[in-house]
Amino acid sequence: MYLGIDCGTQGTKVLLWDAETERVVASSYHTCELISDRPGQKEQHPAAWLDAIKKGVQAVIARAGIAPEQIAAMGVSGQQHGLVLLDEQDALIRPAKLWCDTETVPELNAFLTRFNAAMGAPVAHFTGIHIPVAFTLAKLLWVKEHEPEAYQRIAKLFLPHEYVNYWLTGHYCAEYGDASGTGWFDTYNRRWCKEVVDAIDPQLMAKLPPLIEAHQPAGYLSAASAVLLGLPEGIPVSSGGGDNMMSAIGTGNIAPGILTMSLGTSGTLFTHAAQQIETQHHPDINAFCSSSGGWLPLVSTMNVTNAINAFREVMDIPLVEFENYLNNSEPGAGGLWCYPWLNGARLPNRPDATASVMGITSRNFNKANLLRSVVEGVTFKLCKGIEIFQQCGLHFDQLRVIGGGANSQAWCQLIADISGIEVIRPTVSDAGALGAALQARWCNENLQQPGEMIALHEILPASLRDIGRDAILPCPQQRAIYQPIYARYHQNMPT
Ligand SMILES: Nc1ncnc2c1ncn2[C@@H]1O[C@H](COP(=O)(O)OP(=O)(O)O)[C@@H](O)[C@H]1O
Ligand SMILES: O=C(CO)[C@@H](O)[C@H](O)COP(=O)(O)O
Repeated sequence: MYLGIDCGTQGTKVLLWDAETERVVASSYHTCELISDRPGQKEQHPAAWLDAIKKGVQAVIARAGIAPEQIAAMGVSGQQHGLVLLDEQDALIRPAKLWCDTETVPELNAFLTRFNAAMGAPVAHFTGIHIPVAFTLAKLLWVKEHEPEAYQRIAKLFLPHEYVNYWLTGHYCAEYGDASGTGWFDTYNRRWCKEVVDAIDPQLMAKLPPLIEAHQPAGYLSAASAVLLGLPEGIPVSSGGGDNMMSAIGTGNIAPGILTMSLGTSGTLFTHAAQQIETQHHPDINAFCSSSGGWLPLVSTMNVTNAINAFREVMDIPLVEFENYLNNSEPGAGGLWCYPWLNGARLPNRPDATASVMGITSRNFNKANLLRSVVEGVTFKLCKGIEIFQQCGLHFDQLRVIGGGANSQAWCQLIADISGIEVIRPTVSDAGALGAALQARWCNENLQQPGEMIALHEILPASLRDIGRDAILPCPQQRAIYQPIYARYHQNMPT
């Protein structure tokens, strides 16, 4: 049995994967609050993640009715880019600033301008990746500027999944996938980017963790954490990775030609690349490394289920009614169209953008149209991402849709109709947690058989290797209706 943990923005999922039957035998979900007292501020207490993990692990063991000794290894997936800071005594210095925090825009912009002027080339020239405000670099610069005392105390810097790994194992390390979302990582040469690190702070390089390969363990479960989780001490903890990287594993997206779409707080689209792709002319593609070896070009939007949830809450529409509302409204939402930028935009890169609903008349202004307009808005933005990949020469004939939103059949049909691509919903929609469990198995099997490298695809379950069944196909009539609406949506986009 393998344990997979996904520490997402809205909550933590834990699942127990039986490698023999290739089934999830138990899963759990615990939500996590956001701290958002100032405009743009989005933070969380890492202690809350650990609490959710403790509850989640204990819950899945109880639900599965297994002995903890049956668990061979574990892996952790985490929301990308968040910044966790520890001091010399390993005490948390402040709450984690998250990927969706946008109060850091001025500090990031000032740094990018300064760097370009000093180095004669933009940061992306050195990192191979353009730096939106979501990246960790923006968070660190903000702390340096606004909380200099806290900044001076920094001894170790973590991304969310790295912090969980450290808490589990006591071993300070990073892996390429999540590290590539810091903004101070050279994705061409897969190492910390000296030029950027030194430009932030010449003392910083000495504080960064060593990098390990995807199949290597981050460490082994410590006695203290084993007691708190009710797990056997010493089981391997795999390298883990960012949630998108782990969801790539959990959707079998570990070879070129497959596209995954995640409908979580953020919306993401990603694919596997054997080599780093050149994104000079495609700055919206975040050319990350993957957490399975290779690279993971990704396009991200900032607002998906958070925006839909906000609309639902204001209109008092419970989640269980979501499907009915979509099924009982028409493509085009009666003439309403919505730019869903409640938390600023990342596609296009405009963190200060605000949301709007256009086209309102006395005839179309109702709950069903409003809800549909935000669902269509987030979907139109994601489908723009597919076009951006196509412009970069990447083509796909299937979309693997995951995340909370994938539970909605009506939304997935809408995605197929707008994109014109068939949609597959993998049997496990908690793809980050599944990817973590699969990576744990991969790591464990390589530890068991040293000298004989087992490839990740060898341990993928049949359900991910043979994934063509139950496709949701685009409906030609609906697609014909959507094409002009989609074009108008992008033409009319506020600048
Ligand atoms: N059946 C459903 N229909 C539509 N949306 C759903 C459904 N189930 C869950 N969701 C949405 O998914 C969200 C959680 O998505 P998730 O991928 O877990 O987010 P994150 O990884 O960012 O924490 C919920 O807040 C909810 O809006
Ligand atoms: O910033 C990104 C990707 O670059 C986000 O995708 C985060 O990784 C958060 O993911 P979710 O919690 O929304 O799944």
